[in-house]
Amino acid sequence: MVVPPPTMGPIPAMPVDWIAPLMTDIPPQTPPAHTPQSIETGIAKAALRSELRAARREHVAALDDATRGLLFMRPPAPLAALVPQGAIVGLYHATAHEAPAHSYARHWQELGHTVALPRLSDTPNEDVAEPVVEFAEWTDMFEESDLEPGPFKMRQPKADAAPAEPTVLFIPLLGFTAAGDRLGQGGGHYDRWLADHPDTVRIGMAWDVQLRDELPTEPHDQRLHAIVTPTRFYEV
Ligand SMILES: Nc1nc2c(c(=O)[nH]1)N(C=O)[C@@H](CNc1ccc(C(=O)N[C@@H](CCC(=O)O)C(=O)O)cc1)CN2
Ligand SMILES: Nc1ncnc2c1ncn2[C@@H]1O[C@H](COP(=O)(O)OP(=O)(O)OP(=O)(O)O)[C@@H](O)[C@H]1O
Repeated sequence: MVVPPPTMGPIPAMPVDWIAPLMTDIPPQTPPAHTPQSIETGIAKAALRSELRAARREHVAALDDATRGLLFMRPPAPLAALVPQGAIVGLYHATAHEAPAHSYARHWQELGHTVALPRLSDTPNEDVAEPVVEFAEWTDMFEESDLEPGPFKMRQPKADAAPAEPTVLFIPLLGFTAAGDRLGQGGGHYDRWLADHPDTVRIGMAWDVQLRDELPTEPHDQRLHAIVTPTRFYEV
């Protein structure tokens, strides 16, 4: 006996009047201000960070002390041109393998600029459990009496140092491209600060070995206007 295939009747109409009231209960979606990191990009950035940290460490270890002391002594002329009179210059208190920033700090101070360093507060950001970065004045570049130990084994301005918002910011890098893309420590500290201060002139300081043809980037990544190395000045 041949069983006829079941016939399908017309698809019943959606009970619109039943579903519509539910739909109106859903609040309108606003796009997130910051897109979460994709797993692939996060893994790629983490791998690059360890590769670049090793490259930086080996490069610095291969320099003799006398040479190291002579590098990053004075900004090259095209870089100095990016720092207008009256600029508040943000620098960093370099760790052993970062591009040294001490001579630049003295230089800008001698020219009459206010010099500021990052200071990490314990106040968590409203949506991320990370310390917030602010900048505060650094005046004693010789004795460092106005600095104290902060998170990540970094020295930072004491709590009573006056806040100072850089108009020109020098940023330590793990990696950079000639197009101004940068890779930092991964805390998002600079990315967040720069997103809130879009008019700041951003200058990366790095060793030549930190140059890459390309770096993974995300929409939140803040690009640099220029990068200075011991042998090159890249203006984007
Ligand atoms: N000198 C300096 N100051 C700085 C930074 C920096 O990169 N360098 N920052 C940049 O955002 C901010 C501090 N944020 C940081 C976030 C993460 C790590 C970090 O993961 N450090 C590694 C050691 C890295 C290394 O060996 O180079 C660690 O503690 O394991 C450091 C600083 C502000 N001040
Ligand atoms: N504007 C922002 N608001 C909230 N979170 C952010 C913002 N910018 C970056 N982040 C977060 O910070 C974390 C680190 O970002 P990323 O990996 O790009 O750091 P990075 O390139 O090493 O830069 P940084 O020097 O700023 O740490 C990521 O989880 C990222 O989602």
